Amino acid sequence: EVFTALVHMEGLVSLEKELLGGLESYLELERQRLGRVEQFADRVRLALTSASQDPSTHLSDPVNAYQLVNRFTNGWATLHDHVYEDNAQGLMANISYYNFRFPDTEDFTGAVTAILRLQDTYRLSPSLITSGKLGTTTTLPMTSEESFQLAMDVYDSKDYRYARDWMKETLRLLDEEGHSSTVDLSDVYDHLSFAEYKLGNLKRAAHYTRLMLQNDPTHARAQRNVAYFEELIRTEPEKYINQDDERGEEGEGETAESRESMTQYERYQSLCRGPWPLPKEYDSELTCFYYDNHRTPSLVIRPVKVEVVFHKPRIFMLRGILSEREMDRLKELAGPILKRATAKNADSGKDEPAHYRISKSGWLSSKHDPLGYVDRIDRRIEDFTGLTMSTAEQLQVVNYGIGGHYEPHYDFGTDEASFTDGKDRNRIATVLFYLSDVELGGATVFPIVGARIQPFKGDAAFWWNLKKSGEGDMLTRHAGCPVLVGTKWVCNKWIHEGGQEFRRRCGLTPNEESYGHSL
Ligand SMILES: O=C(O)CCC(=O)C(=O)O
Ligand SMILES: [Fe+2]
Repeated sequence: EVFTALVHMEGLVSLEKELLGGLESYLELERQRLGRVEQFADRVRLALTSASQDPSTHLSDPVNAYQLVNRFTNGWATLHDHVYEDNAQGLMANISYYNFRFPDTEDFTGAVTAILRLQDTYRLSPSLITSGKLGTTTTLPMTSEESFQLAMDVYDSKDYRYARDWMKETLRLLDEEGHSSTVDLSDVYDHLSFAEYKLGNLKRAAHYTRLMLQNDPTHARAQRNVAYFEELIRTEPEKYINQDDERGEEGEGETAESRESMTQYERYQSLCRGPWPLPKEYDSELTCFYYDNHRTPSLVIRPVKVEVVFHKPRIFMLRGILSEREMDRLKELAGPILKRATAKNADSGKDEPAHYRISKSGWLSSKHDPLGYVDRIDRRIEDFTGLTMSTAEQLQVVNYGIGGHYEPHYDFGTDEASFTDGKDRNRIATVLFYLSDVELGGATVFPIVGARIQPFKGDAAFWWNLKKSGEGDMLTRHAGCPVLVGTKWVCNKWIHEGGQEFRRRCGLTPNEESYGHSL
């Protein structure tokens, strides 16, 4: 599939350019073909204007007589050749040749799910989405067909609330476009009515079915349905009339109090939309400094610009830690090895694509990189953290897909077996490099504590995953918010406990905080 990494969708643009080239030549050949047929028709029309007035005078001229005979033997009799001239075969052969590179239904459903995720997380109206005015790039507004195809995919997945939103948006677009569309109005009313029925809004279901009947009075099922809905409304109103029927559809706005009652997932989404206000005194404790980690030679020459952006857990931003050239190199090296993240299905035990993580990633070792960029970055991490990289994981480069996200998680292993045995043990700290800016969305958020980091190309975030006791710091739960507009590239370096014994002293009590003020 391609939808899980935008960089893998770039190939589709050149593919489509190729296909359009084929389509243009087909159209040109067809225009020429029709031109020839049209020319013949013009000629016949002209001749007939004079001939049909007075055929006998017309035919008294031998040239006219010759032309008439000629039109039959060389015109009508051979018209077949022009009408059936086959330009389609070449076109279709070209398309089938490239067919294997086409996105498939999984991609389509992935793209639809992405749109819904963005709509949900960022509280976007369908009309804003179809307007194509989310970002600053030029985008064609969505057509009623595109909106309907999205609505149908949602409808087929039985998500009736969103199906309703998108059927209604399709109606709005049909009305706005005001010209013919391949979308059948009755079809939209039909699905909209069923969605309302499933949502328990019988009055609305009946309303849309009546509109369907206005459009198509002989539709037998619609007639029966109207009668059925009316019967239910009359006989069992308390059971069938949802309060929604009486109320508006819009959800309530977000208030400070409503944050309290939010589910964890809602808190995460709310944080993705914007930072939570922090207490005033908080700001004064945020600091920034140049850091050379006890006069580490490379850092004396070029100290790291550090900002403390959060206290508990302490989150450090290392500004401008990677150069443009290094970031280009990381993306270039990772491009060919990017693979979709998978997770074990608890029931089947099989690896399956993980829906909670829409991205592709690849691991870079210095073996991939004869030019030494990977080694140099490793050494820099070792310099500013003072931690050994000998037990760290390789650099993991990640490219997000359409609406790509990574739901709240811990970087450290929470189950006993996964990280706590073996000599490398658990992930003591994370360095998260941002290899791109993101135009809208795509923040890294810490939903338990309300911290939010907007990606800036070249920066890295650093935090300790473990407390001094080696216990996981439960406040470090974090997530990558859905990318609304832009491309998001990040790169993880996970540093392990093994080998740090003389570099970082562990704590003596279970609840000692994480490691320190400077990194
Ligand atoms: O992309 C992000 O902002 C977070 C990524 C992350 O947490 C991870 O890859 O473990
Ligand atoms: Fe993470």
